[in-house]
Amino acid sequence: MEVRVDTLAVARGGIPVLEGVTFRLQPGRALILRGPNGVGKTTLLRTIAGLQPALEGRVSVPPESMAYAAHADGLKAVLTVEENLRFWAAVHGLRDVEAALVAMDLLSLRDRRAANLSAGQKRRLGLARLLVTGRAVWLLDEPTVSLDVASVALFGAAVRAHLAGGGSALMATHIDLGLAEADVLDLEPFRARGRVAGGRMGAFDEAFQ
Ligand SMILES: Nc1ncnc2c1ncn2[C@@H]1O[C@H](COP(=O)(O)OP(=O)(O)OP(=O)(O)O)[C@@H](O)[C@H]1O
Repeated sequence: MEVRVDTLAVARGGIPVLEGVTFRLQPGRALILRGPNGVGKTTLLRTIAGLQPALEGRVSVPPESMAYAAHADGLKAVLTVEENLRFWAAVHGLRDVEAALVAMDLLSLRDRRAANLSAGQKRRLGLARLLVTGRAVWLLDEPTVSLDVASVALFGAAVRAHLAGGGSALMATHIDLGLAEADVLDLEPFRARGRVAGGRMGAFDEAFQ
């Protein structure tokens, strides 16, 4: 499924952050969002994921075709590693969690509660969650935070396998995952100028803090 984003304008806290964002992302490709801290990478990903409304423009892909890995890992602390994955697999109508456990090197941790994982292990589990969604378009916000070098390589391999299977990935990352299939989109030219968004948008944003 091709992702088409056209003249998208996004806001945070009622203030426009980016405008005119337009790109295409083909199956089998990755697009890396670049730009300094605060330029609006997270805001753009949240908007494309359908977690907040756009000020203008459109996204061609329905939210149910996308899997979003945010800063938080979204884990259930009292469930084990395997139970967490089984929960998410069930939500998405899938059964097999073994491949995800193997891909993110979680086999030896499968019976440990998520609460008792290290930060990097939690992140590995949070990313393994992507693999049990069966969704084509991955949206990744700084996916490699807390990961050591070996885990970054594992995750890079998981993304490559996803792309090879016809999926795509849109990601904000400062780390080079070594993806030959990746293009880069610099957000600097899309910085919004002036204009304050309506009150409704501001109130909506606050509800999501
Ligand atoms: N809760 C909030 N309320 C108001 N403004 C916010 C809020 N969170 C972030 N912002 C502002 O929105 C802008 C975009 O933030 P965003 O998190 O999308 O940037 P980013 O490019 O992802 O940054 P980073 O690289 O630091 O993660 C920033 O200028 C930031 O200060």
